[in-house]
Amino acid sequence: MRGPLIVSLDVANREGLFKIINKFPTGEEMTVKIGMELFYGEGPEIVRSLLNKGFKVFLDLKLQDIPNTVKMGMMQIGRMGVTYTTVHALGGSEMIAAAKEGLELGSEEAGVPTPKLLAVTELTSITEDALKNEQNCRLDMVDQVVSLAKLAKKSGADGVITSPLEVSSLKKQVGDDFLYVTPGIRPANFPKDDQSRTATPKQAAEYGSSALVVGRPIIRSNDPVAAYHKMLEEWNYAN
Ligand SMILES: O=C(O)c1cc(=O)[nH]c(=O)n1[C@@H]1O[C@H](COP(=O)(O)O)[C@@H](O)[C@H]1O
Repeated sequence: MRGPLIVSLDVANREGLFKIINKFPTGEEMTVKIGMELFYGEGPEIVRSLLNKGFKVFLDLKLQDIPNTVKMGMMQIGRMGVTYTTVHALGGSEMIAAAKEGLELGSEEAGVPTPKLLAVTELTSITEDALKNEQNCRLDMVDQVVSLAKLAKKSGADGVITSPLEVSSLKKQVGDDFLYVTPGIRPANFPKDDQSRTATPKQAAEYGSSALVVGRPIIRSNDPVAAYHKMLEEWNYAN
């Protein structure tokens, strides 16, 4: 079975959040992502509100700092009862291992399951050109993503965030026993916005993504529930 289609609730405050989620029927099993905009605006209480309503929560704060700072931050996240959280793989092996340790310590202390640690490889907004000319990376995008995913796996992450376009290479070179969570998802004929490495839900399923992350195509739709179900169906029923 495919993993979830995670709805990215990129809004500024709880009013904006509840305007969207109250449209969904109660009992709808959903994983939602809280990112820096809502978390910085409303604080950890917003995570608790969503957990209390029965949502699974992906808390995406993309930590990157020295290992001890990340470990202590992840201890706090580990206590909350979220299902997934993120670091930047570019923080390096020691930082990723420290993040994992912090999550384990925090979740154990609180008696909740340990969140899955996902390492962001190259953001889906980054083009091949920016990789070469701004990051001065010698590798092509796919090789760079594979290299960061190998580092993340070796350091104890449960998976990576990457675009669907790299997933088939990742599965071959990094293995099937790792999560490949992919944003940059756009329905056919939908604007890319600031994303550059994009695919449709069907293409992502064909490439082998483990889970999708979708924001604007759902939350900015006139009918977010219909947009969610349409994309979910495409994701679940692609071959
Ligand atoms: O970590 C992420 O979730 C993430 C990584 C990445 O490389 N690209 C990316 O778009 N995201 C997040 O995925 C969501 C995508 O939103 P939309 O472009 O509106 O579908 C946003 O919340 C981004 O912060």
